[in-house]
Amino acid sequence: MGLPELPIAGLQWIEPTVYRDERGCFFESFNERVFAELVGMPVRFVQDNQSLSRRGVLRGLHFQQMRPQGKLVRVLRGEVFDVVVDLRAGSPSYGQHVSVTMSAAEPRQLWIPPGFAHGFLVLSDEAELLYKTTDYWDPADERAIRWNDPDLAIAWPTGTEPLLSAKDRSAPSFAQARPVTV
Ligand SMILES: Cc1cn([C@H]2C[C@H](O)[C@@H](COP(=O)(O)OP(=O)(O)O[C@H]3O[C@H](C)C(=O)[C@H](O)[C@H]3O)O2)c(=O)[nH]c1=O
Repeated sequence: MGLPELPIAGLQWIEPTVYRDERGCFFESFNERVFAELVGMPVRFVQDNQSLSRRGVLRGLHFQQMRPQGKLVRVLRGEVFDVVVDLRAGSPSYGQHVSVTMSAAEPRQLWIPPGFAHGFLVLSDEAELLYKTTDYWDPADERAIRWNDPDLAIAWPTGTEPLLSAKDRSAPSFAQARPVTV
């Protein structure tokens, strides 16, 4: 079965080669040269983030306005419903989103170029994410969009209210977001 569609320009799956033997498996989880060839340009990562969340947690939708972060996302444990929203100034897909399920069972990684809002909902008992970013976190530059914004109409696979941070519970609407210059 092929990889899930990523119908917004710039988004890309990075799929490492997995070497399996009787001991288990090995794969290069990141190789700068391979990554640059796949995305067609050199990319410098300056920060690794790791988060552990339990079932029903929804983190997001977050982005940075003046120092947008590209993110290379992978799931170390569990399964998540991952969502990105195109906020790039001038993008023909501005305001459109892509949602994909990602799990530790499939070691593919999602490259999200700068200019997207990002969030995920945990589908397993626990989920651990590790993602590299192309710029530093700047709390003064952080912005959020509420997860259930009607204009975005993201079909989160959750029947109940997700577990949100106070920040995310009071996040602004998509209409209040400003395009991100990248
Ligand atoms: C993002 C970040 C946070 N923090 C501190 C700030 C808080 O004291 C604590 C938790 O932060 P927050 O609740 O914003 O964490 P998440 O809700 O997981 O935020 C992330 O959620 C979505 C999915 C993302 O893609 C972003 O990387 C990021 O915004 O870590 C740091 O020290 N460095 C950081 O880079």
